[in-house]
Parts: sequence; C-alpha cells; structure tokens
Amino acid sequence: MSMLSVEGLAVSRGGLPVLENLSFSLDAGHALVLRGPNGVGKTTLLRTLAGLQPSLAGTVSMPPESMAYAAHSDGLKSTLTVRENLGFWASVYATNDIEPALERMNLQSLETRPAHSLSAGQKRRLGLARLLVTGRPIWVLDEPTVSLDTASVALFAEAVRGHLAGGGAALIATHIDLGLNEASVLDLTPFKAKTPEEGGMQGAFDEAFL
Ligand SMILES: Nc1ncnc2c1ncn2[C@@H]1O[C@H](COP(=O)(O)OP(=O)(O)OP(=O)(O)O)[C@@H](O)[C@H]1O
Repeated sequence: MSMLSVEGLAVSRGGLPVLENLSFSLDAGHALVLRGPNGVGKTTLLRTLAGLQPSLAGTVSMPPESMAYAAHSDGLKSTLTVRENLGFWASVYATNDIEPALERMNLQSLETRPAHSLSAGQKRRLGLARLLVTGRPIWVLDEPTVSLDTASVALFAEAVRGHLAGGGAALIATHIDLGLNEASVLDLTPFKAKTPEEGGMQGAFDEAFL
C-alpha cells in the first residue's frame, strides 16, 4: 500500500509551469531518488508535495501529518546548542527521545555547542538529525548531502536505510550517488522521459541503480 501517491501533478514556480503530468507512488520501506539537471523542477516538486505552494493540477495523497521536509536550509536555531535544537524539534513534534538522533548523526561530541559555531557540514548533520526526531514516516529531502564529507554521506545513507527498515519512506532530490542500491529513480530529465509504451510510467519513473 502506498504511503504517498501522486497523480497527474503539475507544478509551477514564479508563475511559470515547470513540470506536468507527474504520477508516481512511494511505498513503505522504499526510497525514490529524484534526478534531473539544474532548474528542471526538483525543488519545486518537493515544495509542492510539502504543501509550501499550491499545485496547478493533480492530486497528492498521504496520511495527515506524515511528512518531514528538509529543504536547502538547515532550519536551526543559531543560539541554541545542538542538544537544545533537537530538544526543540522533539517538543514541536511531540516526540521524546533525541539520543538516537544524536548518535545516528554522530553529534554527541558536539551536543553542547551552539549551532552558530558549527561548520557547514556539522550544521547539515544537525539539520538531518532533526528528521529522526520528527517521528514522521515520509521523508522529503532536497539535496540532503550538501556540505557533507564522504563519511557523513555514508552516515546519512545508513540513517535512511534505518528509516526504511522501520517502515518509513523517502523521496530524495540529489545529484550524488548515495549508495542506496535499493532505491528507485525518478528521472525528470526531459529527453530521458519514457512513454508508457516504452516501459516508463508518467513522469519517467524508471527502476534503476544508483
Ligand atoms: N524563487 C523563484 N522565483 C522564480 N522562479 C524560480 C524561483 N526559484 C526557482 N525558479 C525557477 O523555477 C525552475 C525550477 O527550479 P527548481 O529550483 O525547482 O529546480 P531544481 O531542479 O531543484 O534545480 P537545482 O538542481 O539547481 O536545485 C527554474 O527554471 C528556476 O529558474
């Protein structure tokens, strides 16, 4: 059964249509990676799914309050420490235990540091740790690995695997190889679009390896 179902979706940015006729679904335990060149509309699609802007057409179905969205910005409170930031988000989402998130994103040694004093990659690890305290099953992630070093990318990929193994799902726009061999790919590159007759779904949904 699908956690997220998108049918005939059309999205716009700055008043101009960007993508149209997108249909795909995301099941529990699965990850879908969004690919496509700069400007094709990945961020616009994710913003629309997250409810930050209206669609032009189509439907998006998911259980209420099931999505956690991580945009380009880390959404951190700069004067709060790492631990306080996660505690803040845990209170927003009414979840309790932040220890697994601290551990999973390797933040224990930084927990007393104010967020403004962190490096870009450390901030990004904290921003991603926020996902773990939301308790939300559908992760929608826009370029989550920006600023991360190789070890942190692997840490993040492991966190995604853990999330999927726990029955969650993830939609991830990324230009890099996350090493998630089990993920499917939705390639938005216009010339790569396959017709249903060629074996593709609407939106050029294509089973592939990363
Ligand atoms: N704030 C904005 N106002 C108007 N147009 C915008 C705005 N942000 C993006 N656009 C335009 O909307 C289109 C889709 O942009 P979008 O950011 O969704 O692409 P993307 O696939 O996420 O790109 P990237 O890989 O560079 O992040 C582009 O043509 C872009 O120039």
